[in-house]
Amino acid sequence: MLEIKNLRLTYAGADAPAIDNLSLSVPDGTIVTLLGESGCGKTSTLRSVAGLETPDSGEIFIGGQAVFSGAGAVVPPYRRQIGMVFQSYAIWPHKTVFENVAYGLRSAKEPRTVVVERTTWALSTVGLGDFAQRSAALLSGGQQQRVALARALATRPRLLLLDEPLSNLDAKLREQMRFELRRILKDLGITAIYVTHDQEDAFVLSDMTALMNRGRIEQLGAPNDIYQRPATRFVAEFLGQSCRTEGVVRGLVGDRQMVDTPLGSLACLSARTFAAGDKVIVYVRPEELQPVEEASEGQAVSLERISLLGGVVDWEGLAGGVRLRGTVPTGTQIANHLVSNRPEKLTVSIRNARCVPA
Ligand SMILES: Nc1ncnc2c1ncn2[C@@H]1O[C@H](COP(=O)(O)OP(=O)(O)OP(=O)(O)O)[C@@H](O)[C@H]1O
Repeated sequence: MLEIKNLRLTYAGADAPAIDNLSLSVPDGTIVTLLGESGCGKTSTLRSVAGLETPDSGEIFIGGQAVFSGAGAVVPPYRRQIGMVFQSYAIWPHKTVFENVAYGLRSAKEPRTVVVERTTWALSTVGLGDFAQRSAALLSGGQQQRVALARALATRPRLLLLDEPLSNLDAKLREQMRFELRRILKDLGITAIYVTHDQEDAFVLSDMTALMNRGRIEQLGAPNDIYQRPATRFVAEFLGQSCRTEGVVRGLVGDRQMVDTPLGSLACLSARTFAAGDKVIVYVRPEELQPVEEASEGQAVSLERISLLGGVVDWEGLAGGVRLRGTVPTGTQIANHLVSNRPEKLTVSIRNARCVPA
């Protein structure tokens, strides 16, 4: 278990803290991603956990042990039992794959038999069992990434920290490695923090995602929860494209907030319950707009643009003064109608919207 409490870190000369009163609990065996734009404090948080930065205040506990406390306790990095994997793999090209992975164990002065046993285990865990004696210079990008992971796993860390480890891989390999990495970490029951600016990395890999903004966590939750029920404007706008409008809460029906908007009364998912009369910002995602045949069942949209993108036909238009953008799967009747007839009007029903405090 990793526990971060009220962590604050301000770099010398900076106007604002890089980490601003951040608290986070990571239960054993859980993969948490820190997701956010460049400069939001992800790497600073990771480096503080590793002991590579000294925060101004707060506390960090690993497995119940205080490894940092503003009050004085500081455990040096090499005694925190942490494994790290970075974007740059730091592979020695002139050494063999085995020697690259064995490095951490040799530095820790582990006996020879332990070095051989753990290195062999780590290489087979990442699928490089047959590559032990190969020169590291002859590995592909994906294989180098596995070596870096094996090196971190070989020391049997109680916590694994990964900083954008897939960002140097091409798109296809990256997609494959996400699944693979998750499978390995889950099979081993490893507790991990994964830093990324890529929403897909975060969603595929993690049990919990912490979306960060300006050194703080805006929202922490299972990927599906934060996608379905964003808590703030920042979260709603970070997670994909949406159309935005304003509304006033009318009440609650089941687990949906009914909100009066220029697009009519919409059923909204939300992270919290609002009171009738509360002002909210309402977001509508493209996939939530369903074209319908009956004008009485939906909103009339004046279409401005229809584009065939490949798997989807993407359209944009105005309804009730609100700009809407939606997609329909290519090849469906409605998609064929849109691209062949280029209609000026479309009627759409809005399945779910999302609302956050205004
Ligand atoms: N060594 C440093 N000295 C001064 N300022 C720093 C230092 N490292 C980071 N910062 C600043 O602290 C803030 C947070 O940086 P951090 O690297 O933690 O963000 P990040 O979310 O990991 O971004 P990226 O994805 O670009 O690595 C940024 O404003 C950055 O410019």
